[in-house]
Amino acid sequence: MKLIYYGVSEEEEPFIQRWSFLHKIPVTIRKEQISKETIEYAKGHDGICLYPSVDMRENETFYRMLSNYGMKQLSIKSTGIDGVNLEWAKKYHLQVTNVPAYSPTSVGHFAVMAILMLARNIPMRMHTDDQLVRKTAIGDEIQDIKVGIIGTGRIGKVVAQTIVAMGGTVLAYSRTQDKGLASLVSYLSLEDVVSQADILSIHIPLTKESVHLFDDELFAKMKPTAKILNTARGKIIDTKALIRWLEHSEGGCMLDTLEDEEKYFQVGQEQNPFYQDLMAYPNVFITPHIAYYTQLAVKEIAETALNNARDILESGASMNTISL
Ligand SMILES: NC(=O)c1ccc[n+]([C@@H]2O[C@H](COP(=O)([O-])OP(=O)(O)OC[C@H]3O[C@@H](n4cnc5c(N)ncnc54)[C@H](O)[C@@H]3O)[C@@H](O)[C@H]2O)c1
Ligand SMILES: O=C(O)[C@H](O)[C@H](O)COP(=O)(O)O
Repeated sequence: MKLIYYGVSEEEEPFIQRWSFLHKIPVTIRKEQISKETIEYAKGHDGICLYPSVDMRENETFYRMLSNYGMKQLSIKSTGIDGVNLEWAKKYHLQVTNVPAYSPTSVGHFAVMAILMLARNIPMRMHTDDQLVRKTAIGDEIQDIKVGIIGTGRIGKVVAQTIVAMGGTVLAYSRTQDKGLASLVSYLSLEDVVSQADILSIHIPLTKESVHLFDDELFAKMKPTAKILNTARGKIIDTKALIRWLEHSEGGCMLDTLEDEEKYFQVGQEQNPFYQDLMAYPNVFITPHIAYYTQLAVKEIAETALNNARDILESGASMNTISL
């Protein structure tokens, strides 16, 4: 068996090499994302691990070519699977796997950090005028605000539990409610959470139903002083609606994921028109999809993605297979 792993960063490489050594399975490491130019490197391999590139999101050809190369699976090295076309994967008999729970605390604790920054009005643009900072940065303590959590799955649950442990009040909206959380948080309708929360934190996957869930109508329900945090997927927020809301509210936002960010992963988000538009506002803080980025998470992602590929090639199944 021989695997290929696309889009490998410097930090991931040692974990992949160690896995390859321990399991005695050769893994070709490619720094490039899979693209029209790099897909040919997959020839001669039995299995593949990757993060879906924009090319791959939009072209059925990729799925057909990988199938022609003899691939039986697509191991996606992330939790979100919004970049994969499951119908095309099924058509070309490619089993898709993801890494569902590499470390919910990596994103969960990042979100808690961001919620605290938003609560304390940490200036989004640093400047040296102490007096001005004092005037604008007076904040609230966590026990005095309501945090609204959208999606209480693995990550949202960590956020909810931590905020409650710190003395905060959590309002939650989630398709699947967590029984263990029911005594700690108030489950409400989406509209009630959005209209009552001082800070909203999004933790749902990007699906057909959640594209632009936060639109003009939902923003209009938010408190004019509310803040919104998105560590899930950029497209869950209609960025143009967010900007319209920022224009007339006193609110703010922290975004770890941007609309269309995939198109600019290689060249930098400075090229992303949504980034450019958002940066005109002083109360916007953007981080480059790093909520997950810890040593533990990077190790878990690499090892699980490789295990998923190996399991399918060895036994025809993986515990992390996504069904259509
Ligand atoms: N920024 C990052 O670095 C990073 C890292 C990992 C994951 N993520 C994103 O976070 C998302 C959540 O991850 P998770 O592990 O908590 O997922 P999860 O599947 O464990 O939880 C998702 C929760 O959202 C609920 N849900 C799904 N669709 C919904 C909808 N339309 N309305 C209301 N509730 C809905 C589900 O019932 C579930 O409770 C991932 O899909 C991924 O996109 C981001
Ligand atoms: O490989 C990566 O870059 C990460 O797995 C990825 O960015 C995290 O993806 P997520 O878990 O947010 O779906």
